[in-house]
Amino acid sequence: MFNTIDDLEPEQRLLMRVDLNAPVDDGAVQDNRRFARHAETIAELIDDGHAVALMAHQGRPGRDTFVTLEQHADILADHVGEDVDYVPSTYGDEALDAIAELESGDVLVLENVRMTDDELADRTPEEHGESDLVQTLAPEFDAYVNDGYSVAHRPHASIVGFPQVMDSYAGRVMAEEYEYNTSIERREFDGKVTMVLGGTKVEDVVAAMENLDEKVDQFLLGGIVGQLFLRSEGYEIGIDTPEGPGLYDESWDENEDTIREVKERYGDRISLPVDVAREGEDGERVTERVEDAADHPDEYLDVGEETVEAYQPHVRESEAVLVKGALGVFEMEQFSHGTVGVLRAVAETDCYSVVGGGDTSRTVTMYDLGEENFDHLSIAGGAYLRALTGAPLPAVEALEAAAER
Ligand SMILES: Nc1ncnc2c1ncn2[C@@H]1O[C@H](COP(=O)(O)OP(=O)(O)OP(=O)(O)O)[C@@H](O)[C@H]1O
Ligand SMILES: O=C(O)[C@H](O)COP(=O)(O)O
Repeated sequence: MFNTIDDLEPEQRLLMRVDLNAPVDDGAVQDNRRFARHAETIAELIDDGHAVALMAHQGRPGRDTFVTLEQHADILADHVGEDVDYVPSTYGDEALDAIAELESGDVLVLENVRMTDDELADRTPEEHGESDLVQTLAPEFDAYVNDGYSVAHRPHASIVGFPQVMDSYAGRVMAEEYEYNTSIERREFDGKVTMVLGGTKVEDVVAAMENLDEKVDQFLLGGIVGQLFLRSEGYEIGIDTPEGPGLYDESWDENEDTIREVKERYGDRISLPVDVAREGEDGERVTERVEDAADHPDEYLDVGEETVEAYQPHVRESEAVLVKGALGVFEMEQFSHGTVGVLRAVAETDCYSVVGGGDTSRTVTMYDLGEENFDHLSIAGGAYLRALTGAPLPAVEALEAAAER
């Protein structure tokens, strides 16, 4: 087991990994549940007299969502209720100067850690521990805290490197989400288990589906995930999003093979959209059958009404419903119908229910579906999927290894 922040000595200088990865709309970073959850851990730490420097990422190199963390510091400050400083450097001189000035109760956000070469380098945890990023920052702090459960599935330097060389602890979010999500994997259900899968991270979703044969009886697909499955059946539909470029173009052949294998294996246990919705000329919602999608293949932002009606009975007859990813762009009200329609059915059904995904879990509060109607809202997407399949999480393995040293 790993150590947690309950095991920390008082008034330490802490280097903490959090996950503030959020949607970016025309350059404006959007608040999501992750800020509020991490703010609770941060508030607790500064109340205890610690000084905290935060490492986090935003987007992936080359994407529109790959921006600095300046706005994240402001959003976080609102949630913590205290000043949160930002420095436009991760481990350069400017960052080291700002770190040197940190005093008890201070919070500092370091620059997007994916803007360093070391973060995403293909290395073992031990090699990450020897990187410039780790070797430069580690001596400036007493301990490392990882609160980023939702990025725990990525074996990156800020996640697996620091525990190689520092005393390391799990934050509240890390510990709570780990405990809850791991417990889902061990649960036995008497009746039907349905999984609603959508969103844009098709590779994460398909990889998880390959390992959920025993656990899930019915898969209901939507979002970009659903569109790529439809494309593999010959429908002209689908688009590359900032989170998944290449899926539709250069790596399509490879993806198509994997999708076909999954479809062959599950057959009727996979439900696909029969209709989809796009924006009409006057901004109105236009719903079309998937057979008619070829004229506007890259414009569909939601599943259609008939699809929702076909999905709802599956939910109502289920003992457990596990959701990951949105069925449409729920951030725009006219394209929230699919996600909200299915989630409302989950809320009204007396089933065990979990909604995962940093963005998707926000739908519940955004559309007043009642947090109390769901057993667990996870701010994690990929890590939650991995936990469901029983796969290990590199962040947790690194924290456990550090605790044993
Ligand atoms: N048809 C679509 N076109 C574009 N984006 C879509 C479509 N359907 C769903 N989405 C987007 O999917 C996102 C949510 O799902 P996704 O799995 O990508 O993220 P998540 O819930 O935050 O999970 P994670 O934590 O893994 O990032 C929403 O922001 C939504 O706008
Ligand atoms: O939003 C997420 O799911 C995590 O922050 C991981 O981001 P990534 O999929 O870009 O690694």
